[in-house]
Amino acid sequence: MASKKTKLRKVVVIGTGFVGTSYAYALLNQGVVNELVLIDLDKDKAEGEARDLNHGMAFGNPMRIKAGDYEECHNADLVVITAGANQKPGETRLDLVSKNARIFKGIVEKVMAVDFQGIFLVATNPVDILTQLTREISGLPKERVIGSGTILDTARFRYLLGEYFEVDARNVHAYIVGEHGDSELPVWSHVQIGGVPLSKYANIANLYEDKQMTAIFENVRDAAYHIIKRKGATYYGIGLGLVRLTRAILNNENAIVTVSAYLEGQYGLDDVYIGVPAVLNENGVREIMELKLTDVEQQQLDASAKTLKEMVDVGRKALI
Ligand SMILES: NC(=O)C1=CN([C@@H]2O[C@H](COP(=O)(O)OP(=O)(O)OC[C@H]3O[C@@H](n4cnc5c(N)ncnc54)[C@H](O)[C@@H]3O)[C@@H](O)[C@H]2O)C=CC1
Ligand SMILES: CC(=O)C(=O)O
Repeated sequence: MASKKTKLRKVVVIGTGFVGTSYAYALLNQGVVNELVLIDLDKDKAEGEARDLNHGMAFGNPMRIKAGDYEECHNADLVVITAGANQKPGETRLDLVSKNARIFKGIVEKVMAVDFQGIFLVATNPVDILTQLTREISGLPKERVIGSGTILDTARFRYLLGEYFEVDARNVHAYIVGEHGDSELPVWSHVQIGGVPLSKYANIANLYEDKQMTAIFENVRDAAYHIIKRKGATYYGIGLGLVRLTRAILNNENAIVTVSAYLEGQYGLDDVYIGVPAVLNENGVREIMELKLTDVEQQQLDASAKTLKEMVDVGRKALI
């Protein structure tokens, strides 16, 4: 009997530190890909991580995991970049821009040198800036270069709202948009619990000025600082978030997720990668969802985009 050949679903992750290995571990648990290749500047670390993960294969989902080199990107569907410096206590994501921009130049050029035809997914911070630089260095179409953007912030927001209102986070529909960082904003006008607008559900006249809602948002915005102060880094949340994005892309899900995507006029913004809800499928970003923002939200998004544009220039200068 002729066997039906299944499509190879190959992911290469570059950077096998906390974030890269949390992503790899979550992939092994969720069975999303057939083949995972780990690349790191520290080849021994990548090799050690591959061996350790393979020893869980009997308990996970069948897949190939190995350490490798850049030629593995040639036939990869997705290259996920988690390489580079992370924040030390007190550092902002934007403080990492010049150092990580230079690291990215080397990485992206090596990936493109082997005729990469797939999609880039960037997680390294500052993620919006590095996603934009990845597009500029690679020359790939905008829809095939995606940043994890505010997927983690949105997940934190839904979790905290769910906890506060004692509702399953999966029934909380809410978005954090803008920079994955200090200038991000909650889209209060579109928060719904089970389809009911939050202002009605919670009987709150002005969500922007409500003390409890403001505290929830501040907890979201500052979550990374709180965690880094306590344990040095964050990685489980983003590891799972990256698997969510991998699934949306490789399964051609047309899923709506908040990612860092390239805007060309949407939200009145141009030439900037920023966190917005977008439809994701096997071609990358199919479409940007354009929410009708309130004046306050639009002003905050404009300010966030301005910050990002200034920092992209800093990143570009670091590459000269
Ligand atoms: N987008 C998001 O929501 C989140 C992003 N991050 C970011 O992810 C990045 C990685 O964080 P961690 O995994 O905690 O850092 P880490 O220090 O544990 O790992 C970084 C890895 O990158 C490798 N590396 C450095 N330069 C390289 C190069 N040129 N080529 C290949 N590998 C290279 C290092 O050897 C190391 O293994 C940081 O920028 C961090 O801020 C972290 C959490 C959430
Ligand atoms: C580190 C980081 O970007 C986060 O946990 O949000």
